[in-house]
Amino acid sequence: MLKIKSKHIILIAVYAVISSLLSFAIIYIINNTLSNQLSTSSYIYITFFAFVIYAYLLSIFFQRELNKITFELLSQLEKKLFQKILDTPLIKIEKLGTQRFYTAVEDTRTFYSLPAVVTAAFSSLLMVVLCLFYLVKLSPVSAVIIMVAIMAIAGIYYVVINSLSKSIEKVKKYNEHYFGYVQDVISGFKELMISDKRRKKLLENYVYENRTASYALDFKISFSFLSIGLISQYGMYIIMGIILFILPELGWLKREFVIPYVLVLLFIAGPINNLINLQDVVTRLFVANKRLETFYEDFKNEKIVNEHDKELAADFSKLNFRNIHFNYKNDSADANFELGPINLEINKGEVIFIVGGNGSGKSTFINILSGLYVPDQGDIFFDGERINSEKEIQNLISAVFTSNHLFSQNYDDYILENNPKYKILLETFKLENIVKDDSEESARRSFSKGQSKRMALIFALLEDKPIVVLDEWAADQDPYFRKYFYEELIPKLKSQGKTIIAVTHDDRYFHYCDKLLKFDYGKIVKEDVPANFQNAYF
Ligand SMILES: Nc1ncnc2c1ncn2[C@@H]1O[C@H](COP(=O)(O)OP(=O)(O)OP(=O)(O)O)[C@@H](O)[C@H]1O
Repeated sequence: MLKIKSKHIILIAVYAVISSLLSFAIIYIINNTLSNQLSTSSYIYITFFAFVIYAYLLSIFFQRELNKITFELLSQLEKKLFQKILDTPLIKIEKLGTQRFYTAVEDTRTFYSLPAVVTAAFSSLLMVVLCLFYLVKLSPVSAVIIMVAIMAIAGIYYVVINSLSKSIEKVKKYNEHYFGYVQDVISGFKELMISDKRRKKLLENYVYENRTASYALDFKISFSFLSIGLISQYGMYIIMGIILFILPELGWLKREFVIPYVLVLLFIAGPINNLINLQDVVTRLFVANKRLETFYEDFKNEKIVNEHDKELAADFSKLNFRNIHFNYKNDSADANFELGPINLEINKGEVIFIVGGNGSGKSTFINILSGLYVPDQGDIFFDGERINSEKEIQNLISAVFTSNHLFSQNYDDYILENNPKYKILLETFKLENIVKDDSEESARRSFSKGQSKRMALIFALLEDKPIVVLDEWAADQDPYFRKYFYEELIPKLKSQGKTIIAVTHDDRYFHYCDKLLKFDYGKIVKEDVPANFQNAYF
């Protein structure tokens, strides 16, 4: 999942080798000076202090580089994650749930510790190997006994950690559900506020239960980690005991080597602990990695569109939908619903109203038309040529959906500041007193539902695309704006050559369109001029 560049691995390896050699040299000098095997000449003093200063400076330099690498890697992963989500088709997001995005963000942050973990592993391993060689040189039998003891401790640790990885995965699953409840609170706050019972049930039956179960498991995991962490610490005391009391007694370690042995072991206790505890972090990293792999697999795009293949056209004369079929293939899909066959021609400058009962397929068709859903069957023709990518029609469309969202930032090309068109639109939509000036900040404040839809339409018109798609835009407007929308705005946009496709239930304004489409059970059951419609719904 995480690609560490080879230059980073080389940097870590070089640091680990130099730093371990320096540390080993320092312990070697201390040890041999203590056991009077080195002369206390000024040469030794200078070498000792030079090594210490050099090791210190090297560490500072390396920590700086390591932080740089960590932030670079993490930002790469985070960017990739956003890219992945934004490349995912709507139908897939609807199926898998947006909370998967939250947990993937959480898993990504686990990788923060990766470079530090790799470095600790490298340096600790080298240090332990060098020191063990030294111990072998002093007494091979004692060194083997100590190695066996260390490996036994590591083995216990390994077995316990492995048995925990399933629990760690389970905790992550709990967190995934937890994020689902977070999403419910964010999106359904009002619905929760209005019902005591609902709030209570969400809290007690779901959030509390989930958190209690998750914390119980988390506690078990942390406690296990803590207890086995202590095994490595107290295990070291036992090894010290063996060196001090047993090995010299048995004659396997000479008395004069006891102090160097203890000193070396004290020195490598930290690195050994590092290596043993590393399994905890590594297990967590593996779990996060596995989940991210599943995430990337689940969110894999079947269709790779090369946006640079073709220059996208900014205008059109005619769009044709031929024999379009679409089926929701997710668990919540209505087994009786299928969109299609849809055969439709849309001409530039046309005003098309889409009508039909609830669940008749109007929004599903709008999603196909806007390129958000890819049809299972059929073809879309753009000025007589079959389209290769939905991006070709998306480039022509600006849309305001039923549940519109005003972004916190301007992600489009238009500029609001000193834009005369924006000023006129604010006045037209009676928002000039609500939006106090032409700054971005003023445009992205809280609005009433109707105002928010008006603001969204202003933004859509500022995009200046040839097709404007509106899904029940007028439904949230007061009578004044509803009238204005049908009687003035639509004819004005039509006179500017815009194509309007609007889902509507406002039958008293139907005569303002050129073509009325009636949907029923996923099909266009009638397509005609409004005058020929007896009843749009039944
Ligand atoms: N994401 C989805 N997954 C599965 N089924 C869906 C999904 N969205 C809609 N449906 C189903 O598809 C059918 C058509 O729904 P659609 O939203 O297109 O109807 P509509 O005509 O826009 O209705 P309304 O007037 O209520 O907005 C319905 O049976 C609906 O339950």
